[in-house]
Amino acid sequence: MNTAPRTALTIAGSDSGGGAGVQADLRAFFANGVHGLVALTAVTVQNSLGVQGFTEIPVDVVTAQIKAVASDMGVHAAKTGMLATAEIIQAVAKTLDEVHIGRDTGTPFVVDPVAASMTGHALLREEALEAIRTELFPRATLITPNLDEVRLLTGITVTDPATQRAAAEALLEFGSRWVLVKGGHMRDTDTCVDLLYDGTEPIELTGARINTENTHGGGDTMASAITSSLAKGADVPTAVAEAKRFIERCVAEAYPLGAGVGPVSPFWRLAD
Ligand SMILES: Nc1ncnc2c1ncn2[C@@H]1O[C@H](COP(=O)(O)OP(=O)(O)O)[C@@H](O)[C@H]1O
Ligand SMILES: Cc1ncc(COP(=O)(O)O)c(N)n1
Repeated sequence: MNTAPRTALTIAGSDSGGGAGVQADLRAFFANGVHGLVALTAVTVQNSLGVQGFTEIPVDVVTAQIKAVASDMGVHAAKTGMLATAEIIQAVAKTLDEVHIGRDTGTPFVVDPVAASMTGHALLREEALEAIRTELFPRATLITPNLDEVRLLTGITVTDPATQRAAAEALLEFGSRWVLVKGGHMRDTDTCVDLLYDGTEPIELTGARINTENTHGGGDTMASAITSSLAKGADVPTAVAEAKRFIERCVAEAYPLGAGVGPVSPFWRLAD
């Protein structure tokens, strides 16, 4: 008989364009050999040009999805993406405690604090960022903000290694075990440096900056690749290093689709 693979749970929104959200998460989980589980939080109406609107899933349906898969299939690691409202965030936090997922439980938990799409459309009601900070960060093994999210969360504008380091210090104060400050948005550099920090020695992950406009779903794909490695038992620095190599190739193989921004692509993994 075949044995069950490791599992990773995404708690996130749907992207009708298939490049970000749970669709990106499932692509990354699949490409990294883990079985993807889903607790859907919202349905966005979205294409390569942006987000036209979204409807959130009722809170009790969000939490019931988490309980259903955790009680039957087991979760080896989990991540959050778009969470839409403070109400959903509070309910997710309580449910994760009930099913023993989070930084002190042995089941790693990655929080990607998604606030807006790369096209600038809000994916989180305004008051909800505070709930991510207070309810989710203290439960997180790792948080993975991009530079826009860093600015919203800390007020720090990252422009160079010193401000990236200062941001990592400030974010760690919110209570996660590790912080990854992603450097994809520092566009005038020819490298992409992400900074990983747990309060001891900062770890710089450096990759080439690939010249493409098609980076839709990059953050979701990165966080899901990290979650996949954690689900397979890697420690945080190893998981982030593996994911960095993975996302670099996904950005290199990103394709145009629609009139706007195309998605990063994990398809190369299937051909290897
Ligand atoms: N042009 C690029 N070339 C190579 N790697 C990139 C590029 N843009 C982003 N990345 C990497 O993709 C990941 C997601 O990056 P980032 O753009 O910072 O966040 P988000 O997608 O959440 O806005 C990071 O690991 C970052 O270093
Ligand atoms: C449902 C959903 N979740 C997350 C993102 C962020 O992805 P990006 O920053 O690439 O727009 C998105 N656009 N849609």
